[in-house]
Amino acid sequence: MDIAVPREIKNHEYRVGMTPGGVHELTRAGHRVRVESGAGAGVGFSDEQYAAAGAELVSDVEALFAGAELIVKVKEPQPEEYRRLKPGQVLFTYLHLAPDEAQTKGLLASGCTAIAYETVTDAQGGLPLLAPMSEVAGRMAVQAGAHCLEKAQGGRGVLLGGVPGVLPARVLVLGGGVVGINAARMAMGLGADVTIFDKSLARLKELDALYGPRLKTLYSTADAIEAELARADLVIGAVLIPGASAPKLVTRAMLKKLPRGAVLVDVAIDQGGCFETSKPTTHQQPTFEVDGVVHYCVANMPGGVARTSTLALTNATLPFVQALANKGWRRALSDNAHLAEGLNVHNGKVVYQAVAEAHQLQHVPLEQVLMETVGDGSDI
Ligand SMILES: NC(=O)C1=CN([C@@H]2O[C@H](COP(=O)(O)OP(=O)(O)OC[C@H]3O[C@@H](n4cnc5c(N)ncnc54)[C@H](O)[C@@H]3O)[C@@H](O)[C@H]2O)C=CC1
Ligand SMILES: CC(=O)C(=O)O
Ligand SMILES: [Mg+2]
Repeated sequence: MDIAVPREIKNHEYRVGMTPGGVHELTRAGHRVRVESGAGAGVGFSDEQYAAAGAELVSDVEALFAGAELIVKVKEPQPEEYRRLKPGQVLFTYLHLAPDEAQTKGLLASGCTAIAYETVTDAQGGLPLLAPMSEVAGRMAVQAGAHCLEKAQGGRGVLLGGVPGVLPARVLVLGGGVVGINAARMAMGLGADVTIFDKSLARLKELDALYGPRLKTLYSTADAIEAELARADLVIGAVLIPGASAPKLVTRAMLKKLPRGAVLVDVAIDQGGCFETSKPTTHQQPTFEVDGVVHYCVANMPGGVARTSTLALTNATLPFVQALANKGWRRALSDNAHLAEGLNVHNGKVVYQAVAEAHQLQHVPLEQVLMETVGDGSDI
Protein backbone atom coordinates (compact mmCIF):
# COMPACT_ATOMS: atom_id res chain seq x y z
CA MET A 1 0.00 0.00 0.00
CA ASP A 2 1.11 3.61 -0.62
CA ILE A 3 1.21 5.32 2.78
CA ALA A 4 1.82 9.07 3.13
CA VAL A 5 3.01 10.93 6.23
CA PRO A 6 2.63 14.70 5.79
CA ARG A 7 4.26 17.40 7.90
CA GLU A 8 1.72 18.82 10.37
CA ILE A 9 0.70 22.41 9.63
CA LYS A 10 -1.49 23.37 12.60
CA ASN A 11 -0.17 26.27 14.71
CA HIS A 12 2.93 25.15 16.67
CA GLU A 13 2.24 21.51 15.89
CA TYR A 14 5.51 19.58 15.70
CA ARG A 15 4.25 16.04 16.22
CA VAL A 16 4.51 13.58 13.33
CA GLY A 17 2.22 10.64 12.51
CA MET A 18 4.95 8.02 12.20
CA THR A 19 8.47 7.60 13.61
CA PRO A 20 11.34 6.16 11.55
CA GLY A 21 10.92 2.95 13.58
CA GLY A 22 7.26 2.72 12.56
CA VAL A 23 8.13 3.42 8.94
CA HIS A 24 10.68 0.60 9.00
CA GLU A 25 8.05 -1.88 10.24
CA LEU A 26 5.89 -0.99 7.22
CA THR A 27 8.61 -0.92 4.57
CA ARG A 28 9.89 -4.30 5.83
CA ALA A 29 6.38 -5.64 5.21
CA GLY A 30 6.58 -4.45 1.60
CA HIS A 31 4.65 -1.18 1.82
CA ARG A 32 5.70 2.04 0.12
CA VAL A 33 5.96 4.85 2.69
CA ARG A 34 6.39 8.44 1.55
CA VAL A 35 7.19 11.11 4.15
CA GLU A 36 7.08 14.85 3.58
CA SER A 37 10.56 16.39 3.86
CA GLY A 38 11.06 17.88 7.30
CA ALA A 39 7.98 16.12 8.78
CA GLY A 40 9.93 14.87 11.81
CA ALA A 41 12.38 17.74 12.17
CA GLY A 42 10.53 19.33 15.09
CA VAL A 43 10.86 16.18 17.19
CA GLY A 44 14.39 15.24 16.23
CA PHE A 45 13.70 12.74 13.41
CA SER A 46 15.74 13.74 10.36
CA ASP A 47 14.94 13.04 6.70
CA GLU A 48 18.04 10.83 6.70
CA GLN A 49 16.58 8.65 9.49
CA TYR A 50 13.35 8.23 7.52
CA ALA A 51 15.29 7.41 4.35
CA ALA A 52 17.33 4.82 6.26
CA ALA A 53 14.03 3.27 7.38
CA GLY A 54 13.06 2.85 3.75
CA ALA A 55 10.86 5.93 3.26
CA GLU A 56 10.86 8.10 0.16
CA LEU A 57 11.14 11.79 1.06
CA VAL A 58 8.77 14.04 -0.87
CA SER A 59 8.85 17.84 -0.83
CA ASP A 60 5.79 18.41 -3.06
CA VAL A 61 2.88 18.01 -0.64
CA GLU A 62 0.28 17.99 -3.44
CA ALA A 63 2.04 15.00 -5.00
CA LEU A 64 2.35 13.34 -1.58
CA PHE A 65 -1.42 13.49 -1.03
CA ALA A 66 -2.35 12.73 -4.65
CA GLY A 67 -0.58 9.37 -4.75
CA ALA A 68 -1.55 8.11 -1.30
CA GLU A 69 -3.94 5.29 -0.44
CA LEU A 70 -3.53 5.77 3.34
CA ILE A 71 -2.62 9.12 4.94
CA VAL A 72 -1.38 8.98 8.52
CA LYS A 73 -1.40 12.27 10.43
CA VAL A 74 -1.74 13.64 13.94
CA LYS A 75 -4.10 16.62 13.85
CA GLU A 76 -7.39 17.07 12.07
CA PRO A 77 -6.88 18.12 8.43
CA GLN A 78 -6.73 21.86 7.95
CA PRO A 79 -8.80 23.34 5.05
CA GLU A 80 -5.92 23.16 2.56
CA GLU A 81 -5.45 19.50 3.54
CA TYR A 82 -9.06 18.31 3.32
CA ARG A 83 -9.37 19.96 -0.09
CA ARG A 84 -6.65 17.56 -1.30
CA LEU A 85 -8.45 14.39 -0.18
CA LYS A 86 -10.43 12.26 -2.63
CA PRO A 87 -12.62 9.15 -2.81
CA GLY A 88 -10.76 5.90 -2.21
CA GLN A 89 -8.24 7.52 0.14
CA VAL A 90 -8.16 6.61 3.81
CA LEU A 91 -7.30 9.29 6.37
CA PHE A 92 -6.20 8.08 9.83
CA THR A 93 -5.77 10.90 12.38
CA TYR A 94 -7.52 12.88 15.13
CA LEU A 95 -10.67 14.49 13.70
CA HIS A 96 -12.88 15.83 16.56
CA LEU A 97 -15.74 16.43 14.11
CA ALA A 98 -18.65 17.14 16.50
CA PRO A 99 -17.68 20.77 17.17
CA ASP A 100 -16.20 21.36 13.68
CA GLU A 101 -18.83 21.79 10.97
CA ALA A 102 -16.41 23.14 8.35
CA GLN A 103 -14.12 20.13 8.61
CA THR A 104 -17.08 17.72 8.66
CA LYS A 105 -18.43 19.24 5.45
CA GLY A 106 -14.93 19.28 3.93
CA LEU A 107 -14.42 15.58 4.61
CA LEU A 108 -17.89 14.74 3.30
CA ALA A 109 -17.23 16.71 0.11
CA SER A 110 -13.87 14.96 -0.39
CA GLY A 111 -15.46 11.50 -0.55
CA CYS A 112 -12.58 10.05 1.48
CA THR A 113 -12.77 7.42 4.25
CA ALA A 114 -11.87 9.14 7.53
CA ILE A 115 -11.02 7.08 10.61
CA ALA A 116 -10.67 9.10 13.83
CA TYR A 117 -8.12 8.14 16.46
CA GLU A 118 -10.34 9.51 19.23
CA THR A 119 -13.29 7.15 18.70
CA VAL A 120 -11.35 3.87 18.36
CA THR A 121 -12.24 1.79 21.43
CA ASP A 122 -10.75 -1.14 23.37
CA ALA A 123 -12.08 -4.18 25.19
CA GLN A 124 -11.92 -2.38 28.56
CA GLY A 125 -14.24 0.44 27.44
CA GLY A 126 -11.31 2.83 26.93
CA LEU A 127 -10.14 4.95 24.02
CA PRO A 128 -6.64 3.57 23.32
CA LEU A 129 -5.64 6.15 20.69
CA LEU A 130 -6.91 9.11 22.71
CA ALA A 131 -5.48 7.86 26.02
CA PRO A 132 -1.77 8.59 25.37
CA MET A 133 -2.52 12.21 24.45
CA SER A 134 -4.97 12.52 27.33
CA GLU A 135 -2.20 11.40 29.68
CA VAL A 136 0.03 14.12 28.26
CA ALA A 137 -2.67 16.82 28.25
CA GLY A 138 -3.82 15.97 31.79
CA ARG A 139 -0.28 16.33 33.10
CA MET A 140 0.31 19.49 31.08
CA ALA A 141 -2.95 21.03 32.28
CA VAL A 142 -1.45 21.42 35.75
CA GLN A 143 1.81 22.90 34.42
CA ALA A 144 -0.19 25.34 32.27
CA GLY A 145 -2.57 26.14 35.12
CA ALA A 146 0.27 26.76 37.59
CA HIS A 147 1.91 29.15 35.12
CA CYS A 148 -1.36 31.00 34.42
CA LEU A 149 -1.93 31.49 38.17
CA GLU A 150 1.16 33.73 38.27
CA LYS A 151 0.39 37.46 38.43
CA ALA A 152 2.28 38.25 35.21
CA GLN A 153 -0.05 35.87 33.33
CA GLY A 154 -3.21 37.49 34.74
CA GLY A 155 -3.58 34.94 37.54
CA ARG A 156 -4.35 35.58 41.19
CA GLY A 157 -0.78 34.97 42.32
CA VAL A 158 -1.27 31.63 44.04
CA LEU A 159 1.33 28.85 44.34
CA LEU A 160 -0.24 25.40 43.86
CA GLY A 161 1.48 23.79 46.83
CA GLY A 162 1.33 26.77 49.19
CA VAL A 163 4.18 26.97 51.76
CA PRO A 164 4.34 26.17 55.50
CA GLY A 165 1.75 28.42 57.15
CA VAL A 166 -0.11 29.17 53.90
CA LEU A 167 -2.83 26.90 52.46
CA PRO A 168 -2.26 25.22 49.09
CA ALA A 169 -4.30 26.16 46.02
CA ARG A 170 -7.68 24.50 45.48
CA VAL A 171 -7.90 22.62 42.20
CA LEU A 172 -11.17 21.27 40.76
CA VAL A 173 -10.96 18.61 38.06
CA LEU A 174 -14.20 18.09 36.10
CA GLY A 175 -14.16 14.54 34.71
CA GLY A 176 -12.22 11.67 36.29
CA GLY A 177 -11.12 9.81 33.13
CA VAL A 178 -7.63 9.74 31.66
CA VAL A 179 -7.11 13.52 31.48
CA GLY A 180 -8.71 13.98 34.89
CA ILE A 181 -6.66 11.45 36.79
CA ASN A 182 -3.40 12.57 35.20
CA ALA A 183 -4.20 16.17 36.11
CA ALA A 184 -5.18 15.18 39.64
CA ARG A 185 -1.97 13.17 40.15
CA MET A 186 0.20 16.09 39.03
CA ALA A 187 -1.71 18.59 41.16
CA MET A 188 -1.54 16.31 44.23
CA GLY A 189 2.15 15.78 43.56
CA LEU A 190 2.69 19.52 43.75
CA GLY A 191 0.81 19.65 47.04
CA ALA A 192 -2.48 21.20 45.86
CA ASP A 193 -5.87 20.51 47.47
CA VAL A 194 -7.64 18.51 44.73
CA THR A 195 -11.32 17.65 44.20
CA ILE A 196 -12.38 15.52 41.22
CA PHE A 197 -15.93 15.35 39.81
CA ASP A 198 -17.49 12.61 37.72
CA LYS A 199 -20.93 11.38 36.74
CA SER A 200 -19.81 7.77 37.03
CA LEU A 201 -20.09 6.46 40.60
CA ALA A 202 -18.04 3.43 39.59
CA ARG A 203 -15.22 5.72 38.50
CA LEU A 204 -15.44 7.79 41.69
CA LYS A 205 -15.18 4.56 43.72
CA GLU A 206 -12.09 3.51 41.77
CA LEU A 207 -10.45 6.91 42.32
CA ASP A 208 -11.29 6.80 46.02
CA ALA A 209 -9.81 3.31 46.34
CA LEU A 210 -6.65 4.40 44.50
CA TYR A 211 -5.94 7.69 46.27
CA GLY A 212 -7.86 7.60 49.56
CA PRO A 213 -8.24 10.84 51.46
CA ARG A 214 -5.55 12.65 49.42
CA LEU A 215 -8.12 13.03 46.64
CA LYS A 216 -11.62 14.38 47.30
CA THR A 217 -14.36 13.06 45.03
CA LEU A 218 -17.71 14.67 44.25
CA TYR A 219 -20.65 13.48 42.17
CA SER A 220 -20.97 15.91 39.27
CA THR A 221 -24.10 18.07 39.31
CA ALA A 222 -24.48 21.73 38.36
CA ASP A 223 -25.12 22.63 42.02
CA ALA A 224 -22.09 20.72 43.32
CA ILE A 225 -19.80 22.40 40.78
CA GLU A 226 -21.27 25.85 41.44
CA ALA A 227 -20.82 25.46 45.19
CA GLU A 228 -17.13 24.62 44.82
CA LEU A 229 -16.28 27.39 42.34
CA ALA A 230 -16.25 30.15 44.95
CA ARG A 231 -13.13 28.67 46.59
CA ALA A 232 -11.36 27.42 43.48
CA ASP A 233 -8.04 28.69 42.16
CA LEU A 234 -7.72 26.35 39.17
CA VAL A 235 -10.48 24.43 37.36
CA ILE A 236 -9.52 21.79 34.80
CA GLY A 237 -12.16 20.71 32.23
CA ALA A 238 -11.65 17.02 31.47
CA VAL A 239 -15.07 15.57 30.59
CA LEU A 240 -15.88 13.51 27.53
CA ILE A 241 -18.93 11.98 25.95
CA PRO A 242 -17.15 10.08 23.14
CA GLY A 243 -17.56 11.64 19.72
CA ALA A 244 -20.07 14.23 20.99
CA SER A 245 -19.83 17.90 21.89
CA ALA A 246 -18.74 18.43 25.51
CA PRO A 247 -21.47 19.35 28.03
CA LYS A 248 -21.17 22.95 29.32
CA LEU A 249 -20.52 22.43 33.02
CA VAL A 250 -19.58 26.02 33.91
CA THR A 251 -21.90 28.59 32.39
CA ARG A 252 -21.14 32.26 31.82
CA ALA A 253 -23.29 33.10 34.86
CA MET A 254 -21.38 30.62 37.06
CA LEU A 255 -18.09 32.31 36.12
CA LYS A 256 -18.97 35.16 38.51
CA LYS A 257 -18.65 32.75 41.46
CA LEU A 258 -14.92 32.28 40.82
CA PRO A 259 -12.35 34.51 42.51
CA ARG A 260 -10.81 37.12 40.15
CA GLY A 261 -7.59 35.76 38.69
CA ALA A 262 -8.76 32.14 38.95
CA VAL A 263 -7.73 29.97 36.00
CA LEU A 264 -9.78 27.64 33.79
CA VAL A 265 -7.88 25.08 31.69
CA ASP A 266 -10.35 23.56 29.22
CA VAL A 267 -8.71 20.38 27.98
CA ALA A 268 -12.08 19.29 26.53
CA ILE A 269 -11.89 22.20 24.08
CA ASP A 270 -11.23 19.83 21.17
CA GLN A 271 -14.79 18.56 21.66
CA GLY A 272 -16.12 22.12 21.94
CA GLY A 273 -15.11 22.80 25.55
CA CYS A 274 -16.91 22.30 28.86
CA PHE A 275 -16.97 25.96 29.94
CA GLU A 276 -19.52 28.13 28.13
CA THR A 277 -16.97 30.93 27.72
CA SER A 278 -14.26 28.73 26.16
CA LYS A 279 -13.03 29.18 22.62
CA PRO A 280 -10.08 27.38 21.04
CA THR A 281 -6.67 29.03 21.44
CA THR A 282 -3.19 28.23 20.16
CA HIS A 283 0.22 27.63 21.71
CA GLN A 284 1.18 31.03 20.32
CA GLN A 285 -1.65 32.85 22.13
CA PRO A 286 -2.89 30.31 24.69
CA THR A 287 -5.02 32.44 27.02
CA PHE A 288 -7.73 35.08 27.16
CA GLU A 289 -9.74 36.58 30.00
CA VAL A 290 -13.49 36.72 30.60
CA ASP A 291 -14.88 38.41 33.74
CA GLY A 292 -11.38 38.46 35.27
CA VAL A 293 -10.99 34.69 34.86
CA VAL A 294 -8.03 33.42 32.81
CA HIS A 295 -8.99 30.82 30.17
CA TYR A 296 -6.40 28.42 28.68
CA CYS A 297 -8.04 26.52 25.79
CA VAL A 298 -5.28 25.10 23.57
CA ALA A 299 -6.82 22.42 21.35
CA ASN A 300 -3.53 20.59 20.68
CA MET A 301 -1.83 20.73 24.07
CA PRO A 302 0.35 17.62 23.48
CA GLY A 303 1.92 19.43 20.50
CA GLY A 304 3.74 21.55 23.09
CA VAL A 305 5.72 18.50 24.23
CA ALA A 306 5.87 17.07 20.76
CA ARG A 307 8.68 14.57 21.22
CA THR A 308 7.14 12.81 24.22
CA SER A 309 3.75 12.98 22.51
CA THR A 310 4.91 11.61 19.15
CA LEU A 311 6.52 8.61 20.81
CA ALA A 312 3.47 7.96 23.02
CA LEU A 313 0.97 8.39 20.18
CA THR A 314 2.79 6.30 17.59
CA ASN A 315 3.34 3.45 20.08
CA ALA A 316 -0.47 3.23 20.19
CA THR A 317 -1.32 3.88 16.52
CA LEU A 318 1.27 1.65 14.79
CA PRO A 319 -0.57 -1.68 15.19
CA PHE A 320 -3.69 -0.11 13.68
CA VAL A 321 -1.70 1.45 10.80
CA GLN A 322 -0.21 -1.98 10.13
CA ALA A 323 -3.68 -3.59 10.10
CA LEU A 324 -5.02 -0.94 7.69
CA ALA A 325 -1.99 -1.30 5.41
CA ASN A 326 -1.86 -5.10 5.43
CA LYS A 327 -5.58 -5.80 5.10
CA GLY A 328 -7.12 -2.70 3.53
CA TRP A 329 -9.51 -0.57 5.56
CA ARG A 330 -12.67 -2.58 5.00
CA ARG A 331 -11.19 -5.93 6.01
CA ALA A 332 -9.26 -4.36 8.92
CA LEU A 333 -12.47 -2.79 10.28
CA SER A 334 -14.53 -5.92 9.66
CA ASP A 335 -11.97 -7.96 11.62
CA ASN A 336 -11.68 -5.48 14.52
CA ALA A 337 -14.86 -3.98 15.95
CA HIS A 338 -12.81 -1.56 18.08
CA LEU A 339 -10.99 -0.10 15.08
CA ALA A 340 -14.33 0.02 13.25
CA GLU A 341 -15.61 2.44 15.92
CA GLY A 342 -13.10 4.90 14.49
CA LEU A 343 -14.93 5.23 11.17
CA ASN A 344 -16.48 8.70 11.19
CA VAL A 345 -16.97 9.53 7.49
CA HIS A 346 -17.08 7.40 4.35
CA ASN A 347 -17.80 8.28 0.75
CA GLY A 348 -19.70 11.49 1.47
CA LYS A 349 -21.67 10.15 4.46
CA VAL A 350 -21.29 10.42 8.22
CA VAL A 351 -20.98 7.01 9.87
CA TYR A 352 -20.44 8.03 13.53
CA GLN A 353 -23.83 8.72 15.10
CA ALA A 354 -22.79 11.41 17.62
CA VAL A 355 -21.14 13.41 14.82
CA ALA A 356 -24.26 13.16 12.64
CA GLU A 357 -26.40 14.30 15.59
CA ALA A 358 -24.08 17.26 16.31
CA HIS A 359 -24.56 18.55 12.77
CA GLN A 360 -28.16 17.38 12.23
CA LEU A 361 -27.09 15.05 9.43
CA GLN A 362 -28.25 11.56 8.55
CA HIS A 363 -25.82 8.79 9.41
CA VAL A 364 -25.30 5.47 7.68
CA PRO A 365 -24.85 2.58 10.09
CA LEU A 366 -21.34 1.14 10.30
CA GLU A 367 -22.59 -2.39 9.54
CA GLN A 368 -24.11 -1.14 6.29
CA VAL A 369 -20.85 0.48 5.19
CA LEU A 370 -18.83 -2.61 6.02
CA MET A 371 -21.26 -4.88 4.17
CA GLU A 372 -21.73 -2.61 1.14
CA THR A 373 -18.86 -3.83 -1.00
CA VAL A 374 -17.08 -6.33 1.19
CA GLY A 375 -18.06 -8.90 -1.40
CA ASP A 376 -16.69 -7.14 -4.46
CA GLY A 377 -13.19 -6.64 -3.11
CA SER A 378 -12.98 -3.28 -4.88
CA ASP A 379 -11.20 -1.45 -2.11
CA ILE A 380 -9.80 -4.19 0.07
N1 LIG B 1 -6.87 19.89 24.36
C1 LIG B 1 -6.08 18.86 24.06
O1 LIG B 1 -4.97 19.03 23.57
C2 LIG B 1 -6.51 17.48 24.38
C3 LIG B 1 -7.81 17.25 24.69
N2 LIG B 1 -8.24 16.01 25.06
C4 LIG B 1 -9.66 15.93 25.40
O2 LIG B 1 -9.87 15.80 26.80
C5 LIG B 1 -11.20 15.28 27.00
C6 LIG B 1 -11.18 14.18 28.06
O3 LIG B 1 -10.54 13.02 27.51
P1 LIG B 1 -10.31 11.69 28.38
O4 LIG B 1 -9.94 12.01 29.77
O5 LIG B 1 -9.40 10.83 27.57
O6 LIG B 1 -11.76 11.04 28.37
P2 LIG B 1 -12.27 9.84 29.31
O7 LIG B 1 -13.38 9.19 28.57
O8 LIG B 1 -11.13 9.03 29.81
O9 LIG B 1 -12.86 10.62 30.59
C7 LIG B 1 -13.96 11.45 30.52
C8 LIG B 1 -14.66 11.40 31.87
O10 LIG B 1 -15.68 12.42 31.86
C9 LIG B 1 -16.72 11.92 32.66
N3 LIG B 1 -17.93 12.71 32.44
C10 LIG B 1 -18.81 12.72 31.41
N4 LIG B 1 -19.77 13.64 31.62
C11 LIG B 1 -19.49 14.24 32.80
C12 LIG B 1 -20.10 15.28 33.58
N5 LIG B 1 -21.22 15.87 33.16
N6 LIG B 1 -19.51 15.64 34.73
C13 LIG B 1 -18.36 15.06 35.17
N7 LIG B 1 -17.76 14.06 34.49
C14 LIG B 1 -18.30 13.66 33.33
C15 LIG B 1 -16.83 10.45 32.23
O11 LIG B 1 -17.56 9.68 33.16
C16 LIG B 1 -15.36 10.06 32.16
O12 LIG B 1 -14.88 9.52 33.38
C17 LIG B 1 -11.67 14.85 25.62
O13 LIG B 1 -12.50 15.84 25.05
C18 LIG B 1 -10.38 14.74 24.83
O14 LIG B 1 -10.58 14.85 23.42
C19 LIG B 1 -7.40 14.94 25.14
C20 LIG B 1 -6.07 15.11 24.81
C21 LIG B 1 -5.54 16.38 24.35
C1 LIG C 1 -6.22 14.53 21.28
C2 LIG C 1 -5.80 15.60 20.39
O1 LIG C 1 -6.56 16.15 19.66
C3 LIG C 1 -4.43 16.03 20.41
O2 LIG C 1 -3.58 15.35 20.99
O3 LIG C 1 -4.13 17.08 19.83
MG1 LIG D 1 -6.96 18.19 20.26
